[in-house]
Amino acid sequence: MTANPLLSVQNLTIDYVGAQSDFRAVDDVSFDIAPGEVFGLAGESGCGKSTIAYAVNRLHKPPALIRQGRILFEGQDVLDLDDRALREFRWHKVAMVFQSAMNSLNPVLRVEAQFHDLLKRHRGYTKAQSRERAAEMLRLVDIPPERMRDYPHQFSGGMRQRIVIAICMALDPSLVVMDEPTTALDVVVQREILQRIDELRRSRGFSVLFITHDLGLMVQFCDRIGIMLRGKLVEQGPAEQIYHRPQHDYTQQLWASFPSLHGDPIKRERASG
Ligand SMILES: Nc1ncnc2c1ncn2[C@@H]1O[C@H](COP(=O)(O)OP(=O)(O)OP(=O)(O)O)[C@@H](O)[C@H]1O
Repeated sequence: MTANPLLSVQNLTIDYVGAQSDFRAVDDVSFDIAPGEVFGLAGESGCGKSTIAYAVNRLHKPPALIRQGRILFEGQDVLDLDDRALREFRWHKVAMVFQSAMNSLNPVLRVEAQFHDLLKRHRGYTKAQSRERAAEMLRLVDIPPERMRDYPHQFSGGMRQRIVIAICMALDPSLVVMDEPTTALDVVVQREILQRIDELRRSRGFSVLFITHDLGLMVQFCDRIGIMLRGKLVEQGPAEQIYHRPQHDYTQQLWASFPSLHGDPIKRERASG
């Protein structure tokens, strides 16, 4: 396990409780994420990746029930936080970007108002302070700051997703949970966005829990990868090792079913950055 991890998920077990029987979606899963590290969860649809992502942010709701385990963030169990501490934890400590995040922008509010909502609530910012912070964050994701006066429908899907990422970064979280953050976008835009996130990660030092179906992106973007199969984490290790020397039969099958990868652009740039 990692020395002084930012996040330590320990023996996490989550059931979806049904009238007749329970379904075990996450079965005794443990992994750590170090400060600044990108950890990826891979595995077939339905293996429990999103259930873990929601639980880490304590966004799981009935019928999901945590049967056992701990989710330690900076040593404190997220499952023990009271409402006030939870409000502080979300956004400040952990931010979440979903596949459909670009649709989570409020269609009737200008982008600047969406920044202000968050910054006023969490930091007590005035409109002028929020505008300044919004400009800084939009620049980071290559959106001209003057466009903060626009409404969400005036942007492309890729730009809206970048705006959501900028809003998520506005409070400087130490962990960003990304569940299929670019799946709805075309391949070129996906790559651009991940490249940007990777640059931001290096400059701002946050960690990422990254979930995707796309094993190519997974290998290129992650430092370490965990492979899930029917709720269990069957293998975890450095991305290179999981890709080149998988130990578990299922991991070998996953790669075998995936077209061979050419090059390693995100990692290459990271190494030279
Ligand atoms: N609200 C729910 N009630 C009952 N079962 C659920 C519920 N949500 C998810 N499940 C089941 O829990 C299992 C894990 O789902 P989860 O969404 O975590 O998987 P996943 O690996 O993220 O899949 P995908 O890659 O398709 O998003 C699945 O079998 C799913 O059908």
